[in-house]
Amino acid sequence: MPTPPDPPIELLTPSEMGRADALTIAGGVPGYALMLKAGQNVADAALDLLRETGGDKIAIFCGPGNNGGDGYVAARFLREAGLQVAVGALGDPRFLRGDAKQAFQDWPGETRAVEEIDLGVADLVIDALFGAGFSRPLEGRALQTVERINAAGNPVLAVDVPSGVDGATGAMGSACVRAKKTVTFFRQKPGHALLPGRAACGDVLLTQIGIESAVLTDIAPKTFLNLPSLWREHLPRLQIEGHKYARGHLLVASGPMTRTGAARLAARAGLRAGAGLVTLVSPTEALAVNAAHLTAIMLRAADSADDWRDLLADRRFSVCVFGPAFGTGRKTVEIAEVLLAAAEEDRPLALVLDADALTAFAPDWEVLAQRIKASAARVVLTPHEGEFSRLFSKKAETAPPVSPSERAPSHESLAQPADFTSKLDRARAAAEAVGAVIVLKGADTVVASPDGRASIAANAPPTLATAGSGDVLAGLIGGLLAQNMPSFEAAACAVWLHGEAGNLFGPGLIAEDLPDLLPKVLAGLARS
Ligand SMILES: NC(=O)C1=CN([C@@H]2O[C@H](COP(=O)(O)OP(=O)(O)OC[C@H]3O[C@@H](n4cnc5c(N)ncnc54)[C@H](O)[C@@H]3O)[C@@H](O)[C@H]2O)[C@@H](O)CC1
Ligand SMILES: [K+]
Repeated sequence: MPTPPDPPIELLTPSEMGRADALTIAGGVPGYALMLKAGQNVADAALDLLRETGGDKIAIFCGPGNNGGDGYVAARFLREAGLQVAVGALGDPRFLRGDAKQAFQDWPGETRAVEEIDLGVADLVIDALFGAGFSRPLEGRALQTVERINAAGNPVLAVDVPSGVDGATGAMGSACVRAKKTVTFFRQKPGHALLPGRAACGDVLLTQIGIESAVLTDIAPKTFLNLPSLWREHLPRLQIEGHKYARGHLLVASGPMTRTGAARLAARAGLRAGAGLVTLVSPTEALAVNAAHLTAIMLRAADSADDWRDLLADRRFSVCVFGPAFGTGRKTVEIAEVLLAAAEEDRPLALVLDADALTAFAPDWEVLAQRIKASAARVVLTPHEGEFSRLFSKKAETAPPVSPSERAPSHESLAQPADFTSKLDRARAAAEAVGAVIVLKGADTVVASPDGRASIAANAPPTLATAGSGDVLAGLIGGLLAQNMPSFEAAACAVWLHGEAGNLFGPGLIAEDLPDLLPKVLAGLARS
């Protein structure tokens, strides 16, 4: 069976969405026509949900802006469809303006205060309190209403975004509605893909309301869902007349005797991703351990920065994954500097700096940035939140924004980074400041390019949070870079492949399983 095509991948911030709206209205479509279609789509989604759960009583909570307007329109359609609809307004609806005012006036039923809505009898709740215009943490009546909806536990359909979630960042302040489903319009927002917003949305249903895709030419969005249509056209293609050197020669640096596994995981992933040749570069003391575990992967010895300089004199080595379990001492910085210096105009070299290679520079990210900017190498950095915090903890004029809570990462801050600077913004700022592609890992991995583009992945299962999983990802990126895939696309593609491999395996996954799932994932990709 053919795989369905990707949904639209552009993610629009609320202000970009406002422009899409304004451009459409300027083109002759009345704003109220957009709202009518949005409300109709909400009503349709509500009817679908009720078919699943049963019942005919709907409580609709309408806020003071156009999100509330969508709620009044949906209320009218649902009442016309024969359902029992109770509408609660937050704020006096007589103060509504514009299209929302019109929608309220066209609602023929009664409107009560939110506190008067009996949730005990509702089969479905529609949350039309705040959408794209949500601008500050909930408090007072708004907060109480959201808490009451969550405590009641009815299935909730959210309009545009669950109230309390910031559509631009996925952050929530004091609280947010927990929805079963979220109906949104024209294009998704970053807040639908970034945590914790994504988790609050439930299933996201993207619907169309009469805004033409042509408005995107004007808006030029730079944030995308990480789906194959983002990078498919850059996927390496095997040539019949090709030889293995055409698919690149990937080096992976091994740690000392007791820490060699990470590099072997990365090396195997690189080979599975399609690198023509892979060589593990091992300290002499660990050669025997590595040799005992390797077959298709070759092995070379290097102990010092000078050894690495000699090794890199062979210009066929085109990519290096450096850092996993390597150690964080001075030698790590020296070798990273040798790698960065080895690239020249006529000697292309791509580097994936991961794990200890990042920590070794911390907190002097500016030193790393200088070396990268002076280098001809293509560079991808793959920090998880803890590594990112360590590397960028030092304040500087041009420092990427890192929140105080991240400077001393705790278990909580790793699980849920501070919300006042979004993961998207931090990855973007870091990519620009360092001049490298940044892969900020997690359940909503962001890949950011120095040119401003960014992708957000939503396909990673929680089983990927397992020892060695990041090493596999670094190897996948290396394998794709070896085949000359552009850096941003290679990193995004690797993140997606990694997620899909995790999904394919299911429970009980360990990192060793991931590389060997690649053939199946790649075959599925070729069919889609
Ligand atoms: N293309 C578009 O932009 C369309 C937008 N539509 C709807 O319009 C919505 C956006 O409408 P608005 O821009 O009016 O914004 P909202 O309706 O999301 O909210 C704005 C109102 O909420 C208040 N507010 C924001 N945060 C608050 C908080 N924490 N506590 C208390 N009050 C708060 C603001 O002061 C303002 O009165 C979208 O989410 C969508 O549902 C649709 O009608 C169709 C087309
Ligand atoms: K909402």
